[in-house]
Amino acid sequence: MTTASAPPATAETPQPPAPAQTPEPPATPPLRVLLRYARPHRTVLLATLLLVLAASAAGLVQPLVAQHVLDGLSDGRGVLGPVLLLAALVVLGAGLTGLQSWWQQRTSERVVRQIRRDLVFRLIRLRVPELDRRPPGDLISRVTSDSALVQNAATEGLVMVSNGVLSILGAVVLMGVVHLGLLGVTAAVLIAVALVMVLVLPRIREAVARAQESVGAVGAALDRTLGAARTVKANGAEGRETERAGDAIEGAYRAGLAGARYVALVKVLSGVSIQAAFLAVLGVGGALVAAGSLEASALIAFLLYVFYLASPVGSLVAGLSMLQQGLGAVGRIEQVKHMPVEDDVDDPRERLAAVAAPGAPPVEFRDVRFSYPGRAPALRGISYTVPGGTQTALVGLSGAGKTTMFALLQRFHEPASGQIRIDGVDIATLPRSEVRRRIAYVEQESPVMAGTIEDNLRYAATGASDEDIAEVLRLTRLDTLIDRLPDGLRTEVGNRGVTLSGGERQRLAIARALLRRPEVLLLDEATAQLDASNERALREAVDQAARRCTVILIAHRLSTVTGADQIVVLEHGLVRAAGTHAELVEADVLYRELASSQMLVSEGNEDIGELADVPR
Ligand SMILES: Nc1ncnc2c1ncn2[C@@H]1O[C@H](COP(=O)(O)OP(=O)(O)OP(=O)(O)O)[C@@H](O)[C@H]1O
Repeated sequence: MTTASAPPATAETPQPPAPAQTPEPPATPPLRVLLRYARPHRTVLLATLLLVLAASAAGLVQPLVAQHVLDGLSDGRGVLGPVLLLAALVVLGAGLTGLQSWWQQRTSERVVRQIRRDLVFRLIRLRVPELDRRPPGDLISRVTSDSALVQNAATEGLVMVSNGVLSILGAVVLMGVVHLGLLGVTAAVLIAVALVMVLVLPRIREAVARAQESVGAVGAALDRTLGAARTVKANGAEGRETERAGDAIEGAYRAGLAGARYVALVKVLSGVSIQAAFLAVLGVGGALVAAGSLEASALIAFLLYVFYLASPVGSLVAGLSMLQQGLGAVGRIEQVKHMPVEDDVDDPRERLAAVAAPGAPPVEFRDVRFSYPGRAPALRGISYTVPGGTQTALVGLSGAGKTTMFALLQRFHEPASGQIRIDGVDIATLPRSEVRRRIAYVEQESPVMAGTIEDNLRYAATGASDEDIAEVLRLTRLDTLIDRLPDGLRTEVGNRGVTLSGGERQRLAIARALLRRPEVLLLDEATAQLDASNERALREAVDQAARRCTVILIAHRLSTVTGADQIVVLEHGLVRAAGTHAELVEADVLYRELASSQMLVSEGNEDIGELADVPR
């Protein structure tokens, strides 16, 4: 059985299911995407950069002032002024560093907040076929894990790179002032090393992208396992599931190690570049001094600058590594931005339980055809009408297309051809929010969400009054259950409502649906056998619902539908027969077989004459 809440890919996206581990390349270059995240914070990031520069300037001045203090002490001069200045510089330097750290962290938190908000906004609106082919755990890891990598790259990484570049430029200017020739030697060494880095840095990005895909696979494996925890335990499959998650964890580990190796290599290169530049300058400069064309003091000054370069080069390299890590994760975030979403689902109307009785419109299927990608047609030209305010039951063997019809009615998928009309209007012409506002849907499996009973009831009718709630509880015979529970409406129902019985879950879902006062109620009856009292309560709840709206019910037990106004018998994606229970027992062989196998027809009726005029 496939539930309509989780159907597969549609005709809209005819591609075969693609593993989420192979993201398509993002349309926008990753660096541009990264800068886009940073852009709204550019003023603060610039201020942060200035603070970094000011703090290092304050640090640079300190040795000079300290020297002044020492000179003053040895000369017996007053040193109060320089000491105060030194103390002020120390406090200023520390204060600027603290301020810079706070601004940077705050900005990075804001960046990740925005990324996560954007992602959640889109993920919740993803089209059903897209949701069906992506493991939820992988999608979740994009919000939790990938966003964190981008967060650091878009703030700290950018500031470090800018700081490194500016400081290197400043040093280069001063080195040029000291000696242009030696600057040329330094530049030649640095450029050679930079070229090697250009080759290595993208490897970091690739390794991070691989690691993040593995992290997504860990999420997907865990989601699969925890989502079916009882099945896993019942089948003693803990070991196999641990292994499955372990493979993904191992993948993340290996990719992480590869990334770490490249980061280490880049660090080695940056250290070596400074040493190499130092030796080259020493060699060339020493020769120049020996030849008398360069002052020894100029060579010493130049060498000091070469050493000074170590810090900004280190900052540049660390910043570039961080940027590469962010760029490795950007792809998976951008991929979500390119997944198709439903852009007509946001309904600004306040969710109140309707006061006036709603209409109960007719629902009509007109020659509806639909295929899941790569599969034989699921619906092969379905036509029938559910008169307004009546109760219609869909019956048929497994796979006949009943759940698919519910999915199309709610526009989870679009028909390949034909029309579905509510109140004479083709639902394809209405926004999804409008279609879904008029319909309430009670799923077969897990129709209840984690939270309290009250949360579940108010889920789609936040403004419902206590009287409204009492009424729907009474209609669904849940009032006695609530009275027995110590916490009443505040009782937690557990993950997917596991603390309630199957029948109670369905009735709670029907109560929630009734509270919304829908025009059309779709009910996928639980297949699990219900005890007699639960089944009676469920049937009464459906009958009550049918007084207020048009009800379409997928029935797995014919006993629940014998009183329906109309029963539609489906077979292989076609309507085979339609009528009341009594008419169908007379006229349709399949229905009669179904009915007799479920002991609704006495043995004596089994050989009712051959089927004559069954619509096909
Ligand atoms: N997600 C999917 N991807 C591909 N084929 C699907 C998908 N869901 C259903 N189908 C196929 O479409 C056909 C109709 O399925 P559907 O779930 O609508 O049947 P059903 O009448 O509701 O069956 P059941 O009574 O067992 O729930 C079946 O052949 C089924 O295998």
